[in-house]
Amino acid sequence: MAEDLLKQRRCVPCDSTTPALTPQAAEQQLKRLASGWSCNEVGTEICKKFLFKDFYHTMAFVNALAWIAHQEDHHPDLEVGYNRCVVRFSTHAIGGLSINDFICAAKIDDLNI
Ligand SMILES: C[C@H](O)[C@H](O)[C@H]1CNC2=NC(N)=NC(=O)C2=N1
Repeated sequence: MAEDLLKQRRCVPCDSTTPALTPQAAEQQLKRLASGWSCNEVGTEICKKFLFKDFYHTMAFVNALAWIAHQEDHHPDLEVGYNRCVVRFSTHAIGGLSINDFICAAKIDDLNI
């Protein structure tokens, strides 16, 4: 149900027949995430930059994130540096955003690293 907490939901398999979220629907989902996430102009990707104390904490985050991506079979693009990780989610199968992108984003926000 739409009211359920995103972080408690599981990703659902998508294929090319799954309709992408409209930019308006994506904006609504964006409001349910912690601060820092933004959507690109064309509504096909969400992005957030996470900052950490040092490389150890950055990699702890990346490893925890990788486990979530593996469990959900939904994978972000990452830019990793010494104390930062930029996370981008889009649903490749549809060339846009699906609820899976927001479910994974909410789970990652919940990591608290
Ligand atoms: C077969 C497998 O489930 C698909 O290739 C999954 C894997 N991870 C994925 N990750 C993302 N971000 N989008 C996808 O469409 C996607 N598809």
